[in-house]
Amino acid sequence: MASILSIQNLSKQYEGGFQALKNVNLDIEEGEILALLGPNGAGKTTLISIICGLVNASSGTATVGGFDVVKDFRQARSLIGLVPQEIALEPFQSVIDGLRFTCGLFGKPKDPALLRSILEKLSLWDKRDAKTMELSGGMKRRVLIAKALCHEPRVLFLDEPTAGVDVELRKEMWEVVRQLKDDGVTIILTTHYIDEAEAIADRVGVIRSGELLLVEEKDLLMQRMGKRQMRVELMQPLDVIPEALSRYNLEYSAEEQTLIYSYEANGERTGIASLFADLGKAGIILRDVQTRESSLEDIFVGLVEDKS
Ligand SMILES: Nc1ncnc2c1ncn2[C@@H]1O[C@H](COP(=O)(O)OP(=O)(O)OP(=O)(O)O)[C@@H](O)[C@H]1O
Repeated sequence: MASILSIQNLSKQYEGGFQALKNVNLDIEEGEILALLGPNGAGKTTLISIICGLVNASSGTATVGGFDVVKDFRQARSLIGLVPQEIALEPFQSVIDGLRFTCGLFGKPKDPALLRSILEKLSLWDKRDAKTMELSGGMKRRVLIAKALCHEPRVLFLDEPTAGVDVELRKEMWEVVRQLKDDGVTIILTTHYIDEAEAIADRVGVIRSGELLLVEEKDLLMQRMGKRQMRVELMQPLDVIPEALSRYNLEYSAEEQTLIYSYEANGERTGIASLFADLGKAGIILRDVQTRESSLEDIFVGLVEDKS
């Protein structure tokens, strides 16, 4: 599939010298959902803001649909919808008037059939004449999405779409996102919630201190999540791991006098029985054994924690 969004060597240094993005490279395919995971201050909003033309990059390029976000700003921007995290709506304005106003901002003719189809998709058609202040929190968030869709963007950015909302509303938002994907919209969402990325993303990107640490298919990450660890504490310290145990790719923690064996939790064979047999043959005596499951959360926390 073709890239709809291409980011090359993108860096951002804010005035005052703070380096918010460091040489980010990312290609996003048309029709995919990418979740950008990262702790506060990682650079997610900076990245989105550069692509949307709200912040200037210090170096590097970004193109949307082949249009450079700086040189071809208008064309690039016309392909992008942005749903901000904060709900900023005119309280006395009706839903439909809000949408008409947004169309005007993009210089789009008011197309009643289009507005109707957007509102129907977001289950807001019945509320078209309601003032925004009369809507529930979930409806307001859907109005923000409707406004972002008025100019029929091909790429939609959702900045923390479910920050601070209850479980039911989060699921409702996820359903909306899935429907948009079915309509062919490419979606990039930022989130702090790993379960959100698990629930809806095709790919997950992890960003920390301005660096994109990994971008991977969610299913592959889930396989990694399925890893388990067995920690075998030994009676005696070990100088070297015996050659006979090399096929288990064991790690050894001298501090804890512990051998660490990682294996696929869902694999057909865990290899534990043969490992025990081979440990016995090698004359290694065990003091204690523990198993633990590593989760996507572990992987994420391990990646983003500042090791400095
Ligand atoms: N205009 C600015 N001037 C200076 N520094 C800024 C500016 N905007 C953001 N930053 C800094 O850049 C870093 C990245 O901020 P950014 O908002 O992109 O992070 P984020 O990943 O979106 O965080 P959050 O999850 O909290 O929204 C932060 O340390 C922030 O303080």
